[in-house]
Amino acid sequence: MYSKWIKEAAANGAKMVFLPEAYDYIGSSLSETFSQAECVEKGDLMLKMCSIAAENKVWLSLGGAHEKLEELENSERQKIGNAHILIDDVGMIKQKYRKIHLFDAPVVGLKESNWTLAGEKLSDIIPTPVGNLALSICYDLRFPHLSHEYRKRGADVLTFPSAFTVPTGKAHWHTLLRARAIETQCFVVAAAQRGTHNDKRSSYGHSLVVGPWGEVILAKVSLNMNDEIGLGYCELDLEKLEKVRNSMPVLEHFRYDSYNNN
Ligand SMILES: O=C(O)CNC(=O)[C@H](CS)NC(=O)CCC(=O)C(=O)O
Repeated sequence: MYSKWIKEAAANGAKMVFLPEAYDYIGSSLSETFSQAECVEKGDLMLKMCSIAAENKVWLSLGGAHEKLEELENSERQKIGNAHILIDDVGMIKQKYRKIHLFDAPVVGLKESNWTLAGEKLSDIIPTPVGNLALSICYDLRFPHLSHEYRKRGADVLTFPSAFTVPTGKAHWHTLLRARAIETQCFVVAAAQRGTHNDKRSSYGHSLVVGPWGEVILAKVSLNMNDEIGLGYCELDLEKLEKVRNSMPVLEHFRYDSYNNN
């Protein structure tokens, strides 16, 4: 299904295409979620995505794949990873980041740790045609320390591919994304699932790109839950980063020393 969109985006000049969390599927039961999971390095879907990237000479951010974990011991076999994969324009996997913060949230009755094993490591910062990129996933958005750490390590673009729930999205989505952009002075790219997936799950939508001054530079609104999926385009003007960072050098003002004093 994605090949049509990616082809169209590349034909229109896109250097990178960002897909949301759970870009592969959203299961309607745990057994469905487990049975469709694939190993990232050798799964059929991932191989297909790598060739789509190469054929169209475009980078892909696959915001979240349900990852079969073959290396797990028997006791943990029933868990999968939630992995954000970055593929370059010749079809090589450049980075795999496993979501470190799992969405265990009584407020919406979801407990991601029931089926997911949390990642252990942060993403590397990867140089790409749209800037130095750091990978995160969805609920990671709520942990500013992670974004701050990525900025410190040299990130220019933070990515939060998501499948946000409708109530938490309505209350927090735009504010959180804009806050992460403002405080890190990075671009924030957030491709979002939208609409009804099954009788238990719907997602808020509202894919967004935010600039380093906090301005929304692309919004794909989908308040109407029957909205069609689609592409949104924007350019990341990397010169803007330097301007914003020089005009208010917050990173230099950080008082790590005070935090460690008591
Ligand atoms: O389950 C899958 O197949 C894919 N994963 C997700 O949809 C995840 C875990 S349930 N969703 C979130 O993290 C939403 C966070 C959120 O909504 C918030 O922080 O408010």
